[in-house]
Order: sequence, then C-alpha cells, then structure tokens
Amino acid sequence: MTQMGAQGFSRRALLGGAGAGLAVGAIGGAVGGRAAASPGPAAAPGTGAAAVPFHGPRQAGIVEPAQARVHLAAFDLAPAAGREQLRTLLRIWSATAARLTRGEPADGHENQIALDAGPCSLTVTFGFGATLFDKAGLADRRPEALAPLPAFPGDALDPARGDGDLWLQIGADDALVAFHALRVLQRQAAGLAVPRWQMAGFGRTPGATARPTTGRNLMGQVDGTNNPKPDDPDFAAKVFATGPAWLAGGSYAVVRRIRMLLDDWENQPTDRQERVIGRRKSDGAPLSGGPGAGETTPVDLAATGPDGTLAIAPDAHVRVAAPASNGGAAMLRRGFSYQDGLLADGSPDAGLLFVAFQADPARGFVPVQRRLARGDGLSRFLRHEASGLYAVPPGAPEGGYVGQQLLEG
Ligand SMILES: C=CC1=C(C)c2cc3[nH]c(cc4nc(cc5[nH]c(cc1n2)c(C)c5CCC(=O)O)C(CCC(=O)O)=C4C)c(C)c3C=C
Ligand SMILES: [Fe+2]
Repeated sequence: MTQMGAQGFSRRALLGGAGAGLAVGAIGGAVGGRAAASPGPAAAPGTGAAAVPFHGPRQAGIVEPAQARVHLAAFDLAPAAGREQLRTLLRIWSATAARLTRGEPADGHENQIALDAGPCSLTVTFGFGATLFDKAGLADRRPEALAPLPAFPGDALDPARGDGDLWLQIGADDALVAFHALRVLQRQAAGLAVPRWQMAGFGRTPGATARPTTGRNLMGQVDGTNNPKPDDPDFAAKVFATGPAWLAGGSYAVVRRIRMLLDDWENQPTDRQERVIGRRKSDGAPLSGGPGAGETTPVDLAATGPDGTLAIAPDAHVRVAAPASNGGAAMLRRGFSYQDGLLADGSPDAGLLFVAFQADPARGFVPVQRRLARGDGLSRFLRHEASGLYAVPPGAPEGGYVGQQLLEG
C-alpha cells in the first residue's frame, strides 16, 4: 500500500489537482479547518508555491496526499533531558515547522539549503513513542494503545531502525525542501534529543501523470485505492483517536520498513502478479470486476469466474487485508517507496516505508497484519525489517506547539 486513493482529499485535490495548490496558498482563506499559509516570497508558481498550513486542529501530513519526498526520523531524548527539555524542544520544533511550511527561513540553524524555494507542500508531523513517557516523567499519561506491537510471524526487525521517543514525518514535493527541514530540525535538537534512525522515501511527483491517478509502488501496482475517504461517514472514527484527552483528535502512526524481494517479484508473469494482489496491474481494477471494471469499481470478494473459483483468490492481498476479513479493522495508509542501493548479495534494498494512521492500532494495523503474516500471498515477496508505533497528537493552534496538551494539560 502507499498513496491516497484516486479521488484524493487534499485542499489541492478539492481545487482540481496539483497545480491548484498555488491557489490554496494564494487565496489565504480557511480550507479544511486550517487557515491557509502564505507562501514565502521565493515561491515559484505551481508546485513550489503550494503551502499546507502547520497550525490547525489536526497535524498536517495525515490526510493530505503523500508528497514526492519524505524523511522519516526518530529521536531519543538526550540522556539528561526530561519534561522541561522536551517542552523546549517541541516549542522550537513547532515554531520552525510553522515557518518552514510557510516557505520562510528557519529562525535558528538556517543553512540556506531551500532558500530559493517555496514551501512545496512541506508538512512536518510529530509523534511520540512509548519510551518517551517514562523519560519525561509522564508515565501516567501514556495511552494503553501505545503498548508495543506484537511480534508477527516472519518479522525480521532491526531494533536500531525502529521505535524511538520522538518521530518526525517530513514530506515535501521537493527534495531540497524536505532535506532542509530535516537538517534544521535535527540541528535544533542538539543537547535535547539525539537521532536514532532516519529513512528517506519518495512517491510520484505532482504533474508526472496526465490525469491525477493513485500512485504506484515499486512492485508496479496502483496502491492506495481502497483507503478510507474523508467523506466517508466513519472516516474520523477510523483514523482519529478520541482519548486520552491530550490525544483527542490525534492519531496513531504505525511505521514499517518493508523490503520487497523485487528480483523474485519481477520474475513472475503479470497475470500471476495480479492474482497475488487481486487487482489488475494496468489500472488497479479488481479482478472481480470483469473487463469493463476500473480502479474504483468496488471489490466483490464473493464473485466467481466461469470455472466457479473465486475471482479474487483466497490468499490475494486485497482479500486478506480487507476490513470485511478483519472484523472491520481499517487504517489510512500513507506510505512511500524507498531505495537504498544494493544489499551484499546484489539484490535491491528497496521497498515500502509503510505509514498507516488509525484511531487505535488494536482496531487497525494489528489484526490486519496478523492475518497478512499468515495468509497473504504477497508476504512471500516481502520482508518486514523495522517497526515503530507512535501517538500523533492533535495539531497546534497559532502560538501553540504540538504536544502542549500532554505537557501542560
Ligand atoms: C497491515 C496492513 C498492510 C500492510 C503491511 C500492507 C503492505 C503492502 N501492501 C501492498 C500493496 C497493496 N495493498 C493494497 C491494499 C491494501 N493493503 C492494506 C493493508 C496493508 N498492506 C489494506 C487494508 C488494503 C485495502 C484492502 C481493501 O479494502 O481492498 C493494494 C490494492 C490497492 C489499494 O486498495 O490500496 C495494493 C496494491 C504492498 C506492496 C505492501 C508491502 C510492501
Ligand atoms: Fe497493502
């Protein structure tokens, strides 16, 4: 899984595609509950000028379409740091994220990497890992839902590349803008938090396709079609947490680094690849839909072919992952592809930085992954290599900082 569905649900999508992001910044109105940010003076028309406001009831980087570039990073509190240092850090980080998402230079540790670029839809999303709470003297405020994820069959997790006290998701439609934000935020953490791991990912660049379509992953599949949509009546119930009070309106992010065994996968004929997923590769249409089906044709898990067998195989990924197969469990998937060169055996170190937001991991990722790990035909071509679970607080109002309700509530 990776991107948002073809319908999209950003301010950009509402305004008619990637280029319309310009209008969001330029009109300066309120869109989706956030006051739109003004792009900095350097903003180029189109992708460069698109600005996603940092302040608002929800953090940015959850419902917006995945950008072309991402950095995922985790930090641990510095050995001598506690609650006060955490507060200082979150204030600095929030103020910086607000400036950078407006296309303005940072107030400290500015390094000029993005000086001549607009905001490029930059979003910075903050999350808190379970280990943060003891270190910051907040053990009594740790949500039960932040308990460590269970081990799943087939997991081959590297602890050095997972978990962490603090998590950042930095997305932008320009590589320099994204890296600038990462560097500045990392340098501003000096003495307060130390980097634990970092991963870089990518997705489709706005304008790369003639029609706005759901993105593809590195296996070549259209990925993100059956994500919950903000217009769905139960969208908020699936994606946003209702408690504890400091987290209400926030979410939980599950992050998994999933390597794809691309040499094996690419040796499979296309019809075999399609049966593994349950959708056509060319356009993402479900195999239950017949030749006239398209990407958004509803999946019919009961449909049979002329020979009486199920059109979507018993171990097809979309069958095993579907809410209908998992007691209604659902999540908003917002992943990115990654590639880090070659492994020692010459195979590509490439795959999916799976990111999924949900109201409660016990009603989202956990039951689905339990089932996938046992019965998904796709899992033969995947390796889960790193994992993290983070509480993602609600957004910060103008003048406030992310996590304020936790630290001062
Ligand atoms: C535990 C949750 C999931 C993991 C891990 C996961 C990994 C993964 N998925 C793909 C490719 C596709 N996934 C698709 C659909 C889909 N995947 C999940 C969950 C996980 N995927 C869900 C809940 C769904 C939706 C099922 C439904 O309701 O129909 C699809 C089909 C298109 C789509 O709907 O997005 C593809 C393709 C890969 C490559 C991967 C690990 C690398
Ligand atoms: Fe999937």
